[in-house]
Amino acid sequence: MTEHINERELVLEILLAVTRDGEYSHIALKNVLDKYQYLEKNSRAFITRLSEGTLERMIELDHIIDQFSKVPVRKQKPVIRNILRMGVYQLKHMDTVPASAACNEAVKLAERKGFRSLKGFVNGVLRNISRNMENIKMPKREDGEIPYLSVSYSMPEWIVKVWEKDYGISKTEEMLQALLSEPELSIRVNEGKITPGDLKTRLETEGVTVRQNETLPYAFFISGFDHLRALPSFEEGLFYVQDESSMRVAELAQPEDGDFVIDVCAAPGGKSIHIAEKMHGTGHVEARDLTPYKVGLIEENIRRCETKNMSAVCMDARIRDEASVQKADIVIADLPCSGLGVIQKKKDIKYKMTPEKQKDLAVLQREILSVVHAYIKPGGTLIYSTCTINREENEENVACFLREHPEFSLVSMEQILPQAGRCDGFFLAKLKRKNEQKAE
Ligand SMILES: C[S@@+](CC[C@H](N)C(=O)[O-])C[C@H]1O[C@@H](n2cnc3c(N)ncnc32)[C@H](O)[C@@H]1O
Repeated sequence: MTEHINERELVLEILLAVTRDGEYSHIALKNVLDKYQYLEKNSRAFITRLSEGTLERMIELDHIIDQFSKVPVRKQKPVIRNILRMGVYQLKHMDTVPASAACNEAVKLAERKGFRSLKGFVNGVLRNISRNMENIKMPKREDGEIPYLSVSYSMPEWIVKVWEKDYGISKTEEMLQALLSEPELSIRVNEGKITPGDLKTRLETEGVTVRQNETLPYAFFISGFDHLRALPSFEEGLFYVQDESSMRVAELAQPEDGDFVIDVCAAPGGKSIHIAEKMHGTGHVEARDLTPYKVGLIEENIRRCETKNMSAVCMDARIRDEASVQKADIVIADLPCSGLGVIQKKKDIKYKMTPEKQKDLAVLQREILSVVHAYIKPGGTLIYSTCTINREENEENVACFLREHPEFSLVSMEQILPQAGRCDGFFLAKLKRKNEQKAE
């Protein structure tokens, strides 16, 4: 049938793409799984678990390797440090893998990758760790909460510090725990095409395990299938993969039939499609994004879900669009953000974000809000949302906007913290433009 595929070699490919070449982890994993679609379900599960787990626990793994290696992780060659990381992950976190297999396969992989001379080094470090698993020194809480939490939960110290300042130590630790738990795949029923009951039956006939979301009647958690694109119900657009917290945007916006809605940063389009569905095929949602590629993603979803009352437009949200001034009943500003609420799904975000990038994003968010609020009619609604949990990008931006725009009032504001396995960390604010109005 096919050539023999070495699963660990594919994991190494993913780790190098992410840590050396700057690829996003979910994309690197998807690329490999798409390329080797014919792999058995258990091989795909092994590749997913080992690559995601290694990325997720990288700070802890590096801390362990540094105790047993003369060459610190940061000075090792990328191939070697990633072989060691995945080796230690198997030793520490995968009970189903015998220690001998984790060590032997790492050594063979180093040789296959052209590092014959480092076989002994890889072997020595991993076997030493394996023998001393019970004696590994971890930072002690009493020596400092921040380094303790950072290593124990593999979260960069600067993020732990920001959360500690915003939420205190005990909430921060709860968050860190939740972000390491296994996420469930959440879906929203395309009610324009099928009822929740019929979709449940349909999915079950396709071999999928379906669990009702307790708060939203049109949402389920699904599991037990191999890959999404192989499900006919997905290809037919009967559902959309979307987190519960993202579904709250349309719930909060409360669109009415016939409304005109502008979503200024819409790709790949999940929230726009949900709002269009809630308007029962009436009115219109204009879903904008910055690049033709992103607009293409929205168009693909419009086609798959057969959404009639929606269009995708290429537009830079930082540039004022005169034609839209005071035209929209609702503006959705689900803006680019540091994404720290979705670390459970995008394992590498925490390493790629920096305090400087986060500050730049907060400035960009304020810039976009200062432009797009003008599109809202008197009495109309602005929804500002992010998938992050930093006050600077969330509450502080809302406060700044309200100071600069007294013609708006705050209806509600909610910071959703990531709760184990249920939903992403997310922020939503609803603002209303007052009815009496000066010209813009
Ligand atoms: C958080 S995502 C939006 C997710 C989307 N609302 C959904 O539910 O599928 C932010 C989006 O903002 C877009 N973006 C970034 N800068 C932009 C700009 N200046 N103008 C318009 N869109 C922009 C990004 O391309 C990205 O797709």
